[in-house]
Amino acid sequence: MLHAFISKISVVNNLNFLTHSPLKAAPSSLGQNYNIKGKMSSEPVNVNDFKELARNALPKIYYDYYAGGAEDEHTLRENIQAFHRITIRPRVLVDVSQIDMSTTILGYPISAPILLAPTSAHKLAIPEGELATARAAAAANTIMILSYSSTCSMEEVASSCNAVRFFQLHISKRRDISALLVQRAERFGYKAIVLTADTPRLGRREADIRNKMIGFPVKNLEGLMSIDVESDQGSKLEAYYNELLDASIRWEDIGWLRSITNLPILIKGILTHEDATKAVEAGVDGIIVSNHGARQLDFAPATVSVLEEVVDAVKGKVAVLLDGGVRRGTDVFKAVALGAQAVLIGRPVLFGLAAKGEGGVRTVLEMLKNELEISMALSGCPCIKDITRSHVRTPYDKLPSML
Ligand SMILES: Cc1cc2nc3c(=O)[nH]c(=O)nc-3n(C[C@H](O)[C@H](O)[C@H](O)COP(=O)(O)O)c2cc1C
Ligand SMILES: CCCCC(=O)C(=O)O
Repeated sequence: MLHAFISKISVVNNLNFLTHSPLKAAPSSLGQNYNIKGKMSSEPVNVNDFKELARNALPKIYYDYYAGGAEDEHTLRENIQAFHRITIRPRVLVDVSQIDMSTTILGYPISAPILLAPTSAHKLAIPEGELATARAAAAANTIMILSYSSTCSMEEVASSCNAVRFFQLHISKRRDISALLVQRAERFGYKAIVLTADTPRLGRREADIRNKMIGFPVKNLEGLMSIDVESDQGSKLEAYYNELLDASIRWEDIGWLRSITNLPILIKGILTHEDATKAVEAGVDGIIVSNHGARQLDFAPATVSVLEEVVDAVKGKVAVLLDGGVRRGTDVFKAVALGAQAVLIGRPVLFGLAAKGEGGVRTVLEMLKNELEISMALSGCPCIKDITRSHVRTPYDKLPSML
């Protein structure tokens, strides 16, 4: 007893130096991370820290492509701020000595409800590109959705790791080539097709227009088609995709996709209850509430602000996932409370990859998982299924006193 008392005192005494520490004078701006001399440390402590590291690591043209959104970037800011307007209603005196974040998506077990969104061109971040990302997904025991516009082929990614992988599809003007890609995905063990529905043409990303963003080779199309874009003006990427993509695709085309594959189909880019209902009627297996990371239609709503509208329309018939602005474990918690089975992260993966390669992506996933774990513990939710609607308050909820 006496021994314990003495050792406590000595711990306190050891901390005495802090009163004279340079830390007292260190700046304390939010989101920045200072070492004992008041200098910013390069070791990230949260996902947001990776953004700055990526900005330092990348040529401006690539950083702007990854980070940017459409036009005024109103939706880009809103995707994040809408999460900030939701508060958590914690419950206490629940046994949270064991926290289980595991869940399943389309029957596939994952360690936490956090997937890797499809994002193009990982080789702009590091030479290994999507191979490094896929290994990080496997290490975190989660699902990677490989982009149609990846810079490693779907075969290379399939042979480099045993993560559960889905393949994201755009329907291009060459319908035969789209069909071929689906068949290749099926053959190489991709477990679902994620049809992106919000990109009949590319949104206006003004940074890319100013920077004259280059086109990058879409590896999955190598040997199948090439598109030469004759333009010195604006974003070459925009010109390329506007040539490639079929802007005439309609709901009926889900039937076509269904007819050529046995894989489950998720539709990505749904933001209204009207389209959620149509998607269920069209026979999809899941919906991803997404505004494409605010890169398509500016002034589209923040995804988390329309999640509940979609969840209510779907009535539990198919899985609902969400992406856009997820940067904290509490964001994951909020999305799950509002009815998402899981979230996807886009830019945090790219920033992690650019800053620290495969290890950076691993760290990003670990950080979000650690934050989710503590959010669950401090909210009285030992398992994912314990996170309910009553654990959050949104700006649209009436205060109890007004009921
Ligand atoms: C650089 C970049 C490339 C992207 N490429 C694709 C893509 O090829 N296909 C697709 O469906 N979505 C693409 N997206 C959108 C993401 O899948 C996802 O919807 C978005 O990034 C989520 O928002 P977040 O970045 O705030 O997490 C891309 C997003 C970024 C930032
Ligand atoms: C069809 C566009 C491919 C890349 C992409 O989705 C993006 O840059 O947001």
